[in-house]
Amino acid sequence: MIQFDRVELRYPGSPAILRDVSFAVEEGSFQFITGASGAGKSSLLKLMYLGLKPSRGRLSLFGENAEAISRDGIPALRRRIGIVFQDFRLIPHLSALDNVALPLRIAGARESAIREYVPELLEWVGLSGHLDALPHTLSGGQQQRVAIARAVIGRPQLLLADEPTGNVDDGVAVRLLYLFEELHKMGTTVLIATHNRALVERFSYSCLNVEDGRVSMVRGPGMRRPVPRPVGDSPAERQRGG
Ligand SMILES: Nc1ncnc2c1ncn2[C@@H]1O[C@H](COP(=O)(O)OP(=O)(O)OP(=O)(O)O)[C@@H](O)[C@H]1O
Repeated sequence: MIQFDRVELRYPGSPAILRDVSFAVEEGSFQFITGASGAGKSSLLKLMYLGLKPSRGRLSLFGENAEAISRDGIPALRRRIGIVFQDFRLIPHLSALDNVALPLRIAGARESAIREYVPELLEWVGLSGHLDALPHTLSGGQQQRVAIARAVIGRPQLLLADEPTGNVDDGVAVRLLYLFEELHKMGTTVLIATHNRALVERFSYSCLNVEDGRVSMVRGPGMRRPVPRPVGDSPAERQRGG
């Protein structure tokens, strides 16, 4: 699904952040991206959603060479990707509900479906009392959960999440990981950049570790240890069933 082949990334006037990086992300995989602050995790994700171009080397996404994708082709490609930005990037004049509904509206979903699924998902992430809230009236952790709901609502082929649990407590972080797992079970390839060692250990997926400009794969045991499931089925499960 994603292939890096001898990729280098250099910001103007700086030494290379990533050097000679080669790896592949298989379709249907679930991986963490780990590494110290400033190691290059966000930069790696930006390359993956074509927010940055490699300074050298070749990157392909969904089987297409990134260099061959025209500017006009990028929006269509991004519609296949759910992105949780580190700084959320919610639309300030839209309510939580309308922010989350946006990808569905862009995809031409029926308003009746939007009215059914969006409140359900916001309830699942603990925001049922905030459907009409504007982003600036929400806490950082609440805004982060709106951003996550917006990224997953359209069941993207690929989910790229940059520190998606950075602003929430441990219990909520685990619950959000369950949501990513539900999406993964429906076929989404999931990549999550995180500092949260406890979460990485608890969920035991493989890691792409970024260190000294290099990316190495640290294998997890394959399947995570069994952990309790959230009460009831998730909106994602019900969406699949219905
Ligand atoms: N737009 C930019 N221009 C110049 N340098 C940048 C830019 N963005 C990031 N960098 C530098 O690239 C390096 C990697 O940054 P990046 O944000 O990718 O790291 P990170 O691992 O995601 O860090 P964190 O965990 O703190 O979010 C850092 O040294 C940072 O200062």
